[in-house]
Amino acid sequence: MSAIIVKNLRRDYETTIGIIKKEKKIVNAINDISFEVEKGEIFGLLGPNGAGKTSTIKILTTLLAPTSGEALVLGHKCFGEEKELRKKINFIFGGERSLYWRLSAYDNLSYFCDLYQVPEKIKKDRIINLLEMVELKDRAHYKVETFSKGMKQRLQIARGLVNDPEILFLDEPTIGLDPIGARTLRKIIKQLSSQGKTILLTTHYMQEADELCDRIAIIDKGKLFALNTSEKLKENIDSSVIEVDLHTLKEDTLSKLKSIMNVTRVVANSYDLGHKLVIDCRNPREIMGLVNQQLSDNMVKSIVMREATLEDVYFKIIGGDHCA
Ligand SMILES: Nc1ncnc2c1ncn2[C@@H]1O[C@H](COP(=O)(O)OP(=O)(O)OP(=O)(O)O)[C@@H](O)[C@H]1O
Repeated sequence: MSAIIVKNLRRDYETTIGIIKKEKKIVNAINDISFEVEKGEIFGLLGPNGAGKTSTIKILTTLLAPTSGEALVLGHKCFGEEKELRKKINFIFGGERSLYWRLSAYDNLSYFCDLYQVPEKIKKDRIINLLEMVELKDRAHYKVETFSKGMKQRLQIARGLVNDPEILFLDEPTIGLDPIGARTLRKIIKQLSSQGKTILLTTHYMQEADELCDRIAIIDKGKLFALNTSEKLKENIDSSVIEVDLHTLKEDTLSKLKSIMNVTRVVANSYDLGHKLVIDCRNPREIMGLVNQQLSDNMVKSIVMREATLEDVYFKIIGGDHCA
């Protein structure tokens, strides 16, 4: 049985707008989403702000009731069987909430172990092992308020593991971390996965999703638009990219490029020192000659061909060309 089963899930929020004349408004955060996550998988939820990722995680971690549909985690209903489920899962929301800054790293973990009723005889070893895993053993008895953001994020991960959960939910785990801090955290996430833990995470960093996730779901406005491995998602958009850096860009160049057969999209961005064109296309080698021809009136700095990245897939899907 899959670790997570989501069927036709829907969540509406009721809010009021207006100051004097209050008006009720229904916000549809999740709109008929279905997917499954296998045991041991790292599963990524990608989507723009407001897509419904956090609401989905909140339902799966029993913090929010669905409006309709089904959400089963480890065979338990997320709404109705919360008590059994909570022992087997844990979650970490990005940022630095849920740690006690005046307590040491060790005392924080000890407190959370007590909340989860971790038996005394295994508690100490578990805390030491977790601190070692998140590279904070030498800081065990320092107060959290003296920690850097990266150290706090790593301690959050340890906090999320005190009950040895089968599934860990991570909402933007590397938000605000420097590249080295983020890399350390990704290493820890991979290590957890190799120990057999199932991980569902959200991220706005495409490279991170590409590196970490076995499968990726792309959602927008509460709907699921694509679900596959990163490789398949890239393959499915059946597109390569020609990137052009230019000193100058003539007005009619874009329409000329768009008229080339097998060019599916051209996006231009201007910078202080020039312009950049991203040309989505099929068979880039065959059309390179024509592209060069249409660019001949411009001052080209460089032109390169590359395969589509996950970011290209994301832009293609979220940018309007929805394709499942
Ligand atoms: N408590 C709430 N009351 C009303 N609307 C809400 C509430 N929580 C979320 N929403 C709305 O539901 C939609 C989905 O929000 P959600 O936080 O799930 O998105 P998200 O994908 O996690 O976004 P982000 O990447 O910004 O965290 C948004 O339109 C949001 O404004």
